[in-house]
Amino acid sequence: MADSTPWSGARPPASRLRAATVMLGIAWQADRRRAVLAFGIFTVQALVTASFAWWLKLLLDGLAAGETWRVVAAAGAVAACVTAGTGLDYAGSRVRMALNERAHHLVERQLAETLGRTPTLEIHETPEHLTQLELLDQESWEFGEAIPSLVQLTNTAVQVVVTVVLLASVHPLLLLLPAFGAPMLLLSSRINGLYELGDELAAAPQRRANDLWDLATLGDAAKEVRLFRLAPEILRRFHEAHREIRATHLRVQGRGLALGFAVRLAFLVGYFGAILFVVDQAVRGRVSVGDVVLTAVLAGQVLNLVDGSGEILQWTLRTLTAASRFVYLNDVASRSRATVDARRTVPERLRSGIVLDHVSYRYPRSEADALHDVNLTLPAGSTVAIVGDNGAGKTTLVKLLAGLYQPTSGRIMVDGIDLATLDPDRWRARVSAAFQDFARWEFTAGEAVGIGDLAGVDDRVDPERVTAALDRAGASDLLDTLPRGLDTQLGPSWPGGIDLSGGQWQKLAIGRAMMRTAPLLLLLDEPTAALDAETEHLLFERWTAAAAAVRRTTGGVTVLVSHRFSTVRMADLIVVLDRGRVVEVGSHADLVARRGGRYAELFELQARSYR
Ligand SMILES: Nc1ncnc2c1ncn2[C@@H]1O[C@H](COP(=O)(O)OP(=O)(O)OP(=O)(O)O)[C@@H](O)[C@H]1O
Repeated sequence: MADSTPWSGARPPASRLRAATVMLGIAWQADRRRAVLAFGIFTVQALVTASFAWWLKLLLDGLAAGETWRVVAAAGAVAACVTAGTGLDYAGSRVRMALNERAHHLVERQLAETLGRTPTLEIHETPEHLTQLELLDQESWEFGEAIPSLVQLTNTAVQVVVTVVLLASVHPLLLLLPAFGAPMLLLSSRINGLYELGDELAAAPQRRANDLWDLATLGDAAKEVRLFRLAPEILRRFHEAHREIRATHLRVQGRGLALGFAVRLAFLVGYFGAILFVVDQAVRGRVSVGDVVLTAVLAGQVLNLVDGSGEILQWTLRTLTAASRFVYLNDVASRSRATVDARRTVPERLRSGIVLDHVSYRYPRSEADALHDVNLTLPAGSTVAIVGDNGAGKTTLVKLLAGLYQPTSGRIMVDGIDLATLDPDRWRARVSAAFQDFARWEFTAGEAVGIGDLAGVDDRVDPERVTAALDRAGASDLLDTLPRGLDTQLGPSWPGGIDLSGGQWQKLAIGRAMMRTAPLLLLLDEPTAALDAETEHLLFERWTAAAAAVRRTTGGVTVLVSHRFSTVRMADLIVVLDRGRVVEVGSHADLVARRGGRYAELFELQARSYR
């Protein structure tokens, strides 16, 4: 659980002042007209509420004095207050809802942009960042509360002043009444801190519960859940996670509840004390009946005000915390671009190649390097195969080359330029990749391939380029099996959508990687694992032949990760990784000839199993 508690609930992840500015900016940007309307409505509402008790007192005093004109005027004002109060309440809640919805959508859009702008996978793989992201996801609708909260906070202050003046007009001692509410206000931030702490401590079991819910309800794991009869086990773990969430909330927030109850009790003592005092004054003939009613109504309002202010303060603080998470994630996104040097440009073509210079990489919170002191040269125009046991660091190396991670130490040089200084978007525009754990884009088949290179075609998919990419991927046969060709909707959960086999999905992923015809770097990280060895061999042969001419002009490097030596042996250079270190580098012939070498051993093992 420790991994989900990067800071105590009392300290937000980014400064509250910055968060407040950002939050107000978003709420204002989301809907200016409603923001102004909310300000007007809540201000008038505060004035109406504050003056109600005064009109009531005038009404009663007028009745006691038998002054008809005063009674009629005051009764009219009381009726107007009640009518306006109801109307403003309704209008206020509508405006608030609309404002909330718009601000919520704007925050979600900006958050998605922030994540999309983050070049590395750091946000998704660092528990601290993940916790912020998940909590913000739950809290993003609170941004809409920014303007109403601020307006209400100001209006509450106005209302407090009016109430204090009116109370003092009855008897100065009544000014003690608001003092009984002070503990409630003072402790509200502490109580709020306890609620936030509860949310954060419960973030890890909450994530577990969400994962289990997905496993139990989504199609991804449906086969295994049924086959291994895992439903009861998932349910048991789900219950356990929820028990942990409840216990955490109870443990932390229980203290908040007790505190809240105690401060309310303290206020009630003051409330009844004030009523008894003013009734006593009336019995002695020192104040009027109107004053007694004025005090009773005002005392009730003070409770509402204190309670309301505490609540608004709490909401404002919660909203501020949500905003500070937003600022924090934006900072993480900006930090991951901190090394970029705008003056550097990605070379048009590679002349010397890509050099890894003492590169090490350690995953966040990991205790060992996934890659350690890697020194490698990937010559321009070459095809390089990376081999090694499971967990050797092959995918990590591929992700580093794609710029999805930044080396913990060392540098990756692209024709002598440090990759960390290149604009990640520009570098990505010249990189193409297909991964083993590719995404299944449930778009039309044409879109699922075409998104591999939207640039230059006005973000629209060009059927001719898609067909050519599928041809390069050796996946043209797939088109014949799709009922509406490239227009076929993928994904059985969509109307008219169809599902594909694992191999067919994989062919689309390779097609996507083939959309860019002249990348400086093509990364193929076991993209053919779902295909048979022969198809993989043919595919690689076809790609190598098709790309040879292009590579001669662009100097592009192809990096292939595969466990199949029939494919690997075609590469110009083979890199053998073992537990994060490069242990051998050379051509197939060189490495096989090395007696006792790791490659020779692995090759012999696989060859034997085919004999
Ligand atoms: N996101 C991650 N967080 C922490 N550790 C990770 C992460 N991804 C991989 N690792 C660790 O880094 C090491 C290298 O993993 P990597 O995926 O690069 O291996 P690989 O050679 O590609 O393995 P495989 O052949 O099974 O795909 C492994 O010890 C793995 O446990």
